[in-house]
Amino acid sequence: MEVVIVPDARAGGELIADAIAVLLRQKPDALLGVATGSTPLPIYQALAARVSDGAVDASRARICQLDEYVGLPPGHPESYRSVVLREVVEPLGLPASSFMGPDGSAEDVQAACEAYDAALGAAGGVDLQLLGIGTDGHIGFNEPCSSLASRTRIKTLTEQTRRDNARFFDSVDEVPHHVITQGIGTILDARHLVLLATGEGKAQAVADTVEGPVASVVPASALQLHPHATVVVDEAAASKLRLAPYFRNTYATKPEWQGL
Ligand SMILES: N[C@@H]1[C@@H](O)[C@H](O)[C@@H](COP(=O)(O)O)O[C@@H]1O
Repeated sequence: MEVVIVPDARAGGELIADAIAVLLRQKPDALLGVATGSTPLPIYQALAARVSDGAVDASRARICQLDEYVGLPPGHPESYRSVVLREVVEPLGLPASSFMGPDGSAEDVQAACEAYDAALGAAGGVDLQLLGIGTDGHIGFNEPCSSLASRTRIKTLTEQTRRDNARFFDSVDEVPHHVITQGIGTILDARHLVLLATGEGKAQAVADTVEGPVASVVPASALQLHPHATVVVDEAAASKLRLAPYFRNTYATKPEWQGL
């Protein structure tokens, strides 16, 4: 696992957008897994800026969703499908056909989950999966004690996550209890995992993820099992990392050609 400490969220967004630009040059039709929440927005803004000024050609990129609420009416503005279309697909100028996600309004949720895992496989697998992290260490919506081998499935949100996400709804009562999420095993299938965490509220979850044991009680710690995982953190989110001086030195002396 590589840990990169950046000054602030904007710098994290620029760094990761650069890595996506490199990927798209090597593989123009790369499948990019995207996360929701506030944290990755600087990545999407930086990438869209590169596309609009002609530095990056994302016209053949494909986008896939990490997770979804269950039971929101189709087209609900806070369904993750709507969020990804609004924050990623449209700003990049991509057609809706370039986008795939699980069907959170399906009557047979289990079948929708299996269909999504199959669709990811048929698409050739995810090339680069962006991740945020919940305050309880969740990735996607894999709450604490999710199986590290899990595939896409339905999960129940913790009250902490429902409260954290209530800011996107009129009240916490409107936050669904159930979600579909790529499983931790599904996420680990991606070729490159890039987790961005910013702000002091994520510092403990980041320390547990990077320096704690691999344990399902901290789902993001599963990144330690992946051969190419990058954790990008701002100073505040890095504030509880015991090995921060080592991470800083490693990145400062890294040959530029290695990229992320
Ligand atoms: N399912 C999403 C996660 O993918 C995201 O990482 C998390 C943190 O969101 P934020 O970046 O807004 O703190 O929120 C939700 O729970």
